[in-house]
Amino acid sequence: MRASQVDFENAKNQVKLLKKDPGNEVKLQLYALYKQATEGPCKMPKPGVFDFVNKAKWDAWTGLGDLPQETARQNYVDLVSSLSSPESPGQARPGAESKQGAYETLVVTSEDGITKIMLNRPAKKNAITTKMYQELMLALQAAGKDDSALTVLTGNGDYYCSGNDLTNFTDIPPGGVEQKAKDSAVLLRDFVSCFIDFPKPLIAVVNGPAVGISVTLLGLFDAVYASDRATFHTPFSHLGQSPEGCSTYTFPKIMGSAKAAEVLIFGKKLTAGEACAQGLVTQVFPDSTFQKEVWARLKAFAKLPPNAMRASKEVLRRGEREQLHAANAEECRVLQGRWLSDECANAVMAFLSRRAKL
Ligand SMILES: CCCC/C=C/CC(=O)SCCNC(=O)CCNC(=O)[C@H](O)C(C)(C)COP(=O)(O)OP(=O)(O)OC[C@H]1O[C@@H](n2cnc3c(N)ncnc32)[C@H](O)[C@@H]1OP(=O)(O)O
Repeated sequence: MRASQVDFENAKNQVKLLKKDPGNEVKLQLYALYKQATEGPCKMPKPGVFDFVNKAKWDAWTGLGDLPQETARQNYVDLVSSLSSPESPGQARPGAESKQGAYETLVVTSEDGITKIMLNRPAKKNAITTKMYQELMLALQAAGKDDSALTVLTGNGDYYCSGNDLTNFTDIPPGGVEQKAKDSAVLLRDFVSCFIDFPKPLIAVVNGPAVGISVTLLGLFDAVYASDRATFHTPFSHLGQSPEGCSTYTFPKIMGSAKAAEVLIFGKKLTAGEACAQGLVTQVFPDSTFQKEVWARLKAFAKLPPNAMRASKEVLRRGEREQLHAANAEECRVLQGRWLSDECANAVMAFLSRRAKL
């Protein structure tokens, strides 16, 4: 799954042959990844506020931060591959089957026995919108049933994921904020259940910093491989919120209750090395060789008998599934209340009005 210069050149040519306009958001991503792959991080001065087109391009490119050029090249190739429609197989990268089309916020590909689900909002650090929660549930349901041996979750751009998209809180339904909190608790419970019940090995390829729910969920994965650029941050108290993703069950089990409290209550940000020492991360790799080493390892895992891997996962998970669902339900119940608190409203407003960052 490592794109060569030839793959990159082919992808560049495929873009010109696309039969369907992929839309402005995707075109901006293609532009940004291409520039990052060929020139590295954006050093251009920020265009004026009324120079809409160049400002949008600049935003997309700078949104990739310090993403290594090799990773940008890989992501460009994956994105082009995902845009190739089934009617025009000549456009697809040999061997890479795209599950695209249905997804706006993800790039899903299957190759070498591995289904890769990539969060695809790099300009927003892959923050998870309501749409993305829904698409992730659909993608996981499909991956659980497809013929791949492993499923991988990763992020496009310089972040793995910046957690819940805080603008989700601004979309208030006619039933008001109480209804919003209730709907969000139902969505969260269903979303986390998909990870609890996922039937085959699920691996996180943590390509950069991870925040909030993208960290807590890691306790439900079977392996977590991280770049040494990754950090792990759960600033729930800072946001007037409380932990989710079954972390109230998995984190004390993984790292002990004292370390879990430091992370989940006091929002201590862990480096990749610390997260590995505490058992949340399986192995850390230097960012320069991260993609190459991890994908070589995953391809080897994917050759193992798939039914044996599913059976091993099931027997490991069976003993604690009930406790995980109970933890999920309780976390959602508490969070529903937190979302209605002044502490939470003030923290979200501060972020949205740019007064606060993590
Ligand atoms: C319904 C289920 C609910 C489940 C609940 C889950 C709880 C959580 O996940 S809590 C964690 C929530 N996440 C955060 O608090 C992170 C907020 N973001 C930040 O603090 C920073 O953006 C960053 C540290 C992640 C990155 O900082 P950096 O300076 O490098 O980049 P920015 O210029 O801030 O970001 C670029 C772009 O992306 C937007 N963005 C980033 N993260 C989020 C987010 N979580 N929600 C909404 N938008 C986000 C940021 O606003 C920028 O947008 P513009 O370019 O339009 O300004």
